[in-house]
Amino acid sequence: MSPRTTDPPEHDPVVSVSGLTKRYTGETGRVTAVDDVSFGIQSGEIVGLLGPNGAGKTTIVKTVLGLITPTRGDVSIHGVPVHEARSRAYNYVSAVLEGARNVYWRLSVRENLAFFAGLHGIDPRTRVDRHEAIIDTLGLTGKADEPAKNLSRGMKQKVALGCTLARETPVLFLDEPMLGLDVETSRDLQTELQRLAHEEDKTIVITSHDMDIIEAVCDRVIVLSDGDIVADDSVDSLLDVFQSRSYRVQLTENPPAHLREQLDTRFQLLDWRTDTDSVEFEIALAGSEEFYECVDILQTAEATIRSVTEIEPDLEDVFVELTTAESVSPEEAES
Ligand SMILES: Nc1ncnc2c1ncn2[C@@H]1O[C@H](COP(=O)(O)OP(=O)(O)OP(=O)(O)O)[C@@H](O)[C@H]1O
Repeated sequence: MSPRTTDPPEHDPVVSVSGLTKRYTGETGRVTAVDDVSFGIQSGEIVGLLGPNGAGKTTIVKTVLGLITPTRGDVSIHGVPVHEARSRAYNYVSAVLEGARNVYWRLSVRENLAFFAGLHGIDPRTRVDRHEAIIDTLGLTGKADEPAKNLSRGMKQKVALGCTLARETPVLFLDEPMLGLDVETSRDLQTELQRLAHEEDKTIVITSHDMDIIEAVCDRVIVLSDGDIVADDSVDSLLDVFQSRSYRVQLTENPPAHLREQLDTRFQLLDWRTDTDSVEFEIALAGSEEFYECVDILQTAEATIRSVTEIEPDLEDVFVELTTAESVSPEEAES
């Protein structure tokens, strides 16, 4: 587990979601978008909210931000119940949501940051260095005095992020924050988000479909599927749980024809490639017993093994396992 998720109970979560349910009535009847979901996020955590399309991520984020009224359940930010005291809760949270690029077109980049800091009761004259650092991190130094309306789409997105950072709220919700950013800016922003969380104790929730970014930036991930949480753990633990479940096996000669079918019937054969005089396949094996059984089958078939390599999973593999119908739960995978 991440050290942040094992904080003692007296450390109340900064974001607290309890028994959250949201049902929509659509054209095709009632849809349960979020089904009795609970989680808490501690100060200084960076949490990735993941799930396939329609899993309920946007509904959760918008409900936590008070933009959607839940059917049932409670949400609080910094102890303030969002749906009873929305404007008070807004003192603690900023968000950059998809499509919402709330910057002032006529103001320059610098003026936008100063303006949004001022809106939040911060005297921008006391934050000049900080704003310059944000502008630098976002790669906007050369455009700092340019009106936002003259910037490219990606740059406008950066300004929106900059304005959010300038508000200096303890909690940030960022929807696909790296989408459309060039590689260098994306890396700088990832480093900055980690610094904000780990040095300034900001709490950051990121939704993204980009697993590499989530794996690189987040301490913890909450994986949703069909409105339910299917995993909530540190990135490291999730990778550990799914460790060594797949192997790449090379055979030096073509084995008997029945071997492929035999392996496919008994195990989960992920890939099979035949060359003129060799075969390479990938296979999922749950635990050492299955591993030895597979080796036995190969030996009985008189296949000559050239190599067996464990395939290191990445977060994307874990995500696919967790959110596909035949998936194995983390508990099952651990056993
Ligand atoms: N306003 C609405 N009316 C009816 N159904 C809705 C509404 N908004 C969302 N839904 C449904 O609720 C479910 C969850 O949607 P939601 O937008 O929260 O998913 P998501 O995880 O954010 O998906 P995506 O990754 O595609 O953005 C989906 O089945 C969706 O069709």
